[in-house]
Amino acid sequence: MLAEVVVSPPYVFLPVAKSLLRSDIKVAAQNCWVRKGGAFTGEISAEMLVNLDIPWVVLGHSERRALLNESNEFVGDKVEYALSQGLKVIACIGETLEQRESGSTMAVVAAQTKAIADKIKSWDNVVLAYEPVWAIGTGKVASPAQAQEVHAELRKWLAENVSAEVAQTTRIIYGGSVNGGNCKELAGQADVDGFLVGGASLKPEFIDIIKSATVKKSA
Ligand SMILES: O=C(CO)COP(=O)(O)O
Repeated sequence: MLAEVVVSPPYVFLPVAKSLLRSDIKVAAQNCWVRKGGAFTGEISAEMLVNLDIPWVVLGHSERRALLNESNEFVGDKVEYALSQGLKVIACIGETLEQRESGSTMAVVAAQTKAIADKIKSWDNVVLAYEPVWAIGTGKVASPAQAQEVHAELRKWLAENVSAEVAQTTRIIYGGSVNGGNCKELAGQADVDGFLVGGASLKPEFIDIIKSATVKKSA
């Protein structure tokens, strides 16, 4: 199976990235406004992205949750509106180190996922990105077992709270210090369906990460 590759530069580089990339490699915005566009100076609406023929948007990145105080409900609203405009969404969830150490990882990611599930009717155009905050840009990647454990729990959550079909078909990708060296083992985990890559996407090893998507699953 070929990997689907989506590149998500800052807004201002979207048109140039789109014009330079092969047509089978799509682009994603890193955010968009929560509702219909209007007098929201400085915000980029879902409609604007659609007008520019940008098919994907990343929503709920941990930096936006933490630094811009985006709540679970706000992220859910954003996902709902972006989908309603025809965008495909990479919805990010993940726990902080403090939350992991206190044993609340699953409660945190389930609440983040529920806030999205409560708002949307279809998961067809949603990719769920599990990004433990402690692993983003830190060089501390989740172990394959840690990633698999959360991905499997998320799939179970989807099966129990949305539907068995959605659980089976929704891609759950992992993000946080993925690189050319650790991607194969992570990709081999049964419930890891791909990656959200930061730093390593700017390096030649991004090719190895893309290729790892074809790794045979261990289960
Ligand atoms: O969150 C990420 C991308 O937005 C992950 O970043 P890193 O791969 O650099 O850890």
